[in-house]
Amino acid sequence: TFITNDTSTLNGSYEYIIVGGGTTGLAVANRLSVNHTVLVIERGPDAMDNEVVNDPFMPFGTWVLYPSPCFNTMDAPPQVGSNGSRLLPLTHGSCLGGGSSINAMMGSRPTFAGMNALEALGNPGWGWNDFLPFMQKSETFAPPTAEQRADGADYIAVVHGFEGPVGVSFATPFVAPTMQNAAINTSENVYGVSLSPDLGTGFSGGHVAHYYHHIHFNETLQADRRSSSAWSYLYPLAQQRPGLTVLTEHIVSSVITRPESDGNITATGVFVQPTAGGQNSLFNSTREVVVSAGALYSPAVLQRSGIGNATFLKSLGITPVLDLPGVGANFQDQILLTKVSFPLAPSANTTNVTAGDKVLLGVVVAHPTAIDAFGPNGTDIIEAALLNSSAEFALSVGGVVNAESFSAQASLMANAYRIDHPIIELFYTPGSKGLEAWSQSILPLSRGTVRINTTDPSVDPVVNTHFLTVDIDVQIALRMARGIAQAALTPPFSDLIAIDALAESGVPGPDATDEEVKDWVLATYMPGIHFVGSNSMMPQELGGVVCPELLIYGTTNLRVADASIVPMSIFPHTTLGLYGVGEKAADMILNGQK
Ligand SMILES: Cc1cc2nc3c(=O)[nH]c(=O)nc-3n(C[C@H](O)[C@H](O)[C@H](O)COP(=O)(O)OP(=O)(O)OC[C@H]3O[C@@H](n4cnc5c(N)ncnc54)[C@H](O)[C@@H]3O)c2cc1C
Repeated sequence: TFITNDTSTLNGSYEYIIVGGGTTGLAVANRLSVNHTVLVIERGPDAMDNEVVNDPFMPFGTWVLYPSPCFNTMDAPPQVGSNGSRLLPLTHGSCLGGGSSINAMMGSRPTFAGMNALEALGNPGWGWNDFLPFMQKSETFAPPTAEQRADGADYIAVVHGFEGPVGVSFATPFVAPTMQNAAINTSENVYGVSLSPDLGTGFSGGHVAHYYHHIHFNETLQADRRSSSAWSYLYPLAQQRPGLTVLTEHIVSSVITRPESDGNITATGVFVQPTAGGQNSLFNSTREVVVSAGALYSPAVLQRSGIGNATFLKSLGITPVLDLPGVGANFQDQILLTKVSFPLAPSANTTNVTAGDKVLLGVVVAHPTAIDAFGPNGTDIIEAALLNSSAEFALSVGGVVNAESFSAQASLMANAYRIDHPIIELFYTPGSKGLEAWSQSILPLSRGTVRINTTDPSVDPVVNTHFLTVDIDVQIALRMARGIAQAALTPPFSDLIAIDALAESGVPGPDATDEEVKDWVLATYMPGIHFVGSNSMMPQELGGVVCPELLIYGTTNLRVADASIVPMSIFPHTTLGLYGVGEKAADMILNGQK
């Protein structure tokens, strides 16, 4: 594999070009380059030996002290759902490996209910049974050691893969067993969820478990390492591919297309610009171009290429080559109630509780269902709220292209909740300053947009998130906040934290009114940073951008493979599902599926 940041060393033509060397893009590139020439173009640097990137205990919360070369962020402008006053940081990875080189490595999978909802939205071949083999193909799961098992770790072998590039394992040693077991028992008490040996079976709703991460134990270093997509699909000796070339520190400004006589367009190459500024280069592709720049940037690449809402493109002086109003619509993310830190009880200051300074986010994760979170009629309550939600706001801001798209998605979410899709995630993190409990929504209905406002590729697109603009999303956020407060007051977790820990944390207590909780939520929530949907895979009449084969409607050979194709946020955390998307995309491309 040839990795360079110098275009003068490259050929002018490759069979496949991948736009973005991130999480999904490198998985696709790896598989295609076994028998083909492939050029990956990545905006960020190659951070192969950077310890801030590779050490899994470095990233979260320590960026100020140890800046990661992969860290990148842009602000979503203030808007309705952020109290009209807050800028929300949209953090993302920009280097080889993309988000997988900076994320918290929480190893979550989509669910049976979620994948089947995706299929029912008009995507044959994407149900759980079809998709699971691709997630398995990507991973090498490390079963817990005897010591980890004694501390409570477990797994179900049949749902895992054992020969793929991505390492998935429990931390060695187990991070903080006392705290982890207390968190499990407390979640059972707070939400009525039961202990599952493995949250990756597709049936995580109603369960809690010790969690695995995208890390592997390095025998030489005798330490855990991050299994980024770069360290899984690109750098290891076994993954070297003579046909694979990677150009770093260059931005793809646009995809070049030519019209066909039948009205379709064909991608023939890309224009590329150095990230630091400078001369444009052109690279040709003889087979396909795959856009894998992530949910924030892939719509921008397409819009600059003349693919998107024609009226909008013309307003920027861009000549439309394909009128696809769904490009940049249906953008969504989960809501994260974050950085809720509870000071330790004086008696609790032991490594088994705090893990010393080893912060690995989400070592215990609970997935309450609608019934667990809202009571015995929870599913009906949520279904009624979803089906009665109005598309008006989303339509007015371009978050959906029509009301049918909004209601089809709402109704599939209600179905998913009927078959135990989790509605909330509550996760626990030990740290030297205290114990943290965060909570995240999973399937939001609020919809936003990603739109460029200039043709300059070095300028970030404008991302109007429109979080919490549908009432059901607000109601779920309130329940998340109340769940965190309950956890702080429920033994055995409460025994590990100071008596006044809840008050110290700032989370509203059980006596707070809904209005007070809402104020706290609106003032403190953060994006879940699992952005999806901005080039959704769904029927074109619902605003879809790609078909189930990930080909952009109206093109012969231009595909998208990254988080932007996921039309509903069915991946509680995205990465392991996205490796499945990458594997499936490569499989479809190599089999000529269109
Ligand atoms: C801080 C953080 C924590 C997270 N924690 C978790 C977690 O614990 N578990 C989990 O599963 N997920 C987590 N995620 C989410 C997950 O990492 C992302 O959803 C995932 O990495 C997205 O993958 P992708 O392939 O869609 O895009 P990316 O991995 O973002 O890849 C896109 C790549 O394209 C490049 N690019 C963009 N535009 C261009 C262009 N024009 N030309 C060339 N290159 C371009 C970017 O630099 C980037 O490298 C986290 C994300 C962040 C940011």
